[in-house]
Amino acid sequence: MAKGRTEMEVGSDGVAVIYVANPPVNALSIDVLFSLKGHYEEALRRNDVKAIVLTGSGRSFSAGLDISAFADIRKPEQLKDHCILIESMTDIFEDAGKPSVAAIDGPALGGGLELSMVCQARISTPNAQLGLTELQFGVIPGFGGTQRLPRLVGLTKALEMMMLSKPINAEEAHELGLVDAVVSPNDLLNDARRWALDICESKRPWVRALYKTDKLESPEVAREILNSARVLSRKQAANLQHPLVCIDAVEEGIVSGPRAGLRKQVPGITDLGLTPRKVSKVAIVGCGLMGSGIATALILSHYPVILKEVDEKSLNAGIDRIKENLLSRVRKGKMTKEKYEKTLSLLTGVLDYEKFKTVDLAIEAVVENVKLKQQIFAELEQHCPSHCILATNTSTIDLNLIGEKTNSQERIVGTHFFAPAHIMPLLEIVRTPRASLQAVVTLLDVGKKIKKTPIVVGNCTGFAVYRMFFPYTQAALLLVDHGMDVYKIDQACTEFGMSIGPFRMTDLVGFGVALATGMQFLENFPELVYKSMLIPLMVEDKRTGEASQKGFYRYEGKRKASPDPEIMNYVNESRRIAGATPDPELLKLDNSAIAEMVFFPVINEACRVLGEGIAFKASDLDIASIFGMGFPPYRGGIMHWADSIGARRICTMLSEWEMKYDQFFKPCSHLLERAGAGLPLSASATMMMNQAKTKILGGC
Ligand SMILES: C[C@@H](O)CC(=O)SCCNC(=O)CCNC(=O)[C@H](O)C(C)(C)COP(=O)(O)OP(=O)(O)OC[C@H]1O[C@@H](n2cnc3c(N)ncnc32)[C@H](O)[C@@H]1OP(=O)(O)O
Repeated sequence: MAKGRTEMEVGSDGVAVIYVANPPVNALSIDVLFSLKGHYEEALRRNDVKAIVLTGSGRSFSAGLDISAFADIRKPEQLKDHCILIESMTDIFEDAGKPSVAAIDGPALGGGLELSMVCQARISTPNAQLGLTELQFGVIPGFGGTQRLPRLVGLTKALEMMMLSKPINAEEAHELGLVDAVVSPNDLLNDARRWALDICESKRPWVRALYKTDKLESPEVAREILNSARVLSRKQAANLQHPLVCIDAVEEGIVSGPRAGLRKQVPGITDLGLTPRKVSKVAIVGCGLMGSGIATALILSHYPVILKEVDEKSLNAGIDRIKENLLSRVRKGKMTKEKYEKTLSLLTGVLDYEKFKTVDLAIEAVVENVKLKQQIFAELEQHCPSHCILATNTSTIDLNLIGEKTNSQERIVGTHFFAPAHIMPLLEIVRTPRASLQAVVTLLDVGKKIKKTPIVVGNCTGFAVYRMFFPYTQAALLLVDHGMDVYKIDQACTEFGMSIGPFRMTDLVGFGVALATGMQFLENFPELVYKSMLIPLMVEDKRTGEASQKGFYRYEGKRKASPDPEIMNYVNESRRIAGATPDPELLKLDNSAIAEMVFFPVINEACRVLGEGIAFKASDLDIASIFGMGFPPYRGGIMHWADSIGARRICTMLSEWEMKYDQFFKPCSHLLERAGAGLPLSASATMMMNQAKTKILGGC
């Protein structure tokens, strides 16, 4: 028998009012939480809903998690449901495409207050009581309160409220900024509806508490406040651990970012207790080189695939590519003819979205055109089931931009494959703060099932691999401007262990891709780009790489590359424009020293990617460097190799080159901090802080 539920009414004003209904105090039972999730998702899907108001039936907003279920929560299987719902609070509610406002009358305590803080605003009556009172029950706020309350009322007040389990009244809450307005009970619902519509119409700010920083003290001051809270907690209840765990969760959010803090409450992505959803059928939009490769990888792992193109000609060309990918395996004896037929039978070519109604994952793999991708995602949202994950294979475009014309940001994820997609092992799973962890866990499962090595990365231009390796070619171009020979640099990099050097690689991918990627990086990271004119000068003369038979090398026949003395005309002009004079010191360098000048900037960018949270672990960057860019495996990956050299030396050399040549070599803060602390580059911010504390406290 269900224990409580939620009810929803959609008004003619386009506001959906969701009531928590579990008398007498609207405790948040599992039934209530799942019902709430369902109503929220319905409100987000409905075209007649512009905004949402969340309130409690009767004279209570919510007294928080159903404490009568607490005994069950200590059983692991119960925790899983709560974990899924905790992730929903953030991913579906706070980051949804429609604003929600909490209308609070009576108690909003524990998870009840946490629920209200997930909304973009809070309106309350003078009768409201607001507090995070969990510690009195021996648990910590588990629905994000450790992250949102400090960002709404400041760290000191938030810790006081949590440590003492002490609610505050509406007036104080309004003064602190925890509620946005205090109104009479008769006006509460209408004022909350109006407020929600005002956010919709940009008349009021769209605030996500999780990402507010204006109330947070500086890390140094915060550290003092947190340590004082620890000292007080130990004095008041020396034997209790959960207050200290609560303080740790608050600190993790301040040091490593609110999502890390949320995970501290509920650690990890894969150990969240989330289980991957079953993916029975996949759709792919676009079957050019990438789309056909992705389709090949999927049908080889027995996934039925719906392949869509714009016309018969393009569709047949794509299917022919897939046939050729499979026939190549038959020719090599890796696949029998029968297996070939059976695998190909999993593929269905279409020219419309009719068959998309039954897919669980849709992957867009069209050209890097923002408007086209936005249109496709709007169509996918319309034709795919509401649970279907909507993925893009983009290699540089911001996922938030791609999903801009949808209300489905929580299920939009990047699946960045590397050409040829059915062969290259790396798969970057790109998540935005809005992407649901459930979608990520499901994609990790699919990635493994199609025999990829998936890594989860954040959303930025180039994601992890291209972002990390962008300086590879940039450094090489800078060295050429300062007098070094193109072919010597390539030779130094192949001796280092790369299969091809930066210039041969640029010929291979083509100068058009190099320039387009360069423009993306120049637009997003202008201070990190070395602006060389060498490639644009060669493009002007129709030298565009291997495809035009002339690039940095000359090509006779199939892929035979020979040095081309003609390029010196372009090199000299590039040096003139750069105003760079050849440096005799550079010409004395041996291949090992040249490789360091090319790869230390790659390490530096890898540290930025780690420091910004685009990659969650240094080991992910090792995998990405080996499987995505061919970094020599025997060196263990870019970060492993860097730690074998030591952050201090890398920093010293980069600083020297920055002074001597260009700010392109400027060491980033992540690298500087670890060099200064003598820690490995994989050291987390908490390790940094603990080491600093040990130094301050004299090693106690
Ligand atoms: C998600 C995580 O962060 C974890 C949490 O949310 S932990 C829960 C935090 N919540 C609280 O600390 C609130 C505890 N409740 C109260 O402070 C008071 O009950 C009240 C202020 C909400 C109401 O007080 P009052 O009007 O005096 O009524 P009673 O205290 O007698 O309570 C009436 C009945 O409701 C039951 N009840 C109260 N809170 C909860 C709850 N969270 N879950 C389940 N049931 C709750 C209470 O036991 C009374 O029931 P009874 O059968 O009538 O005894």
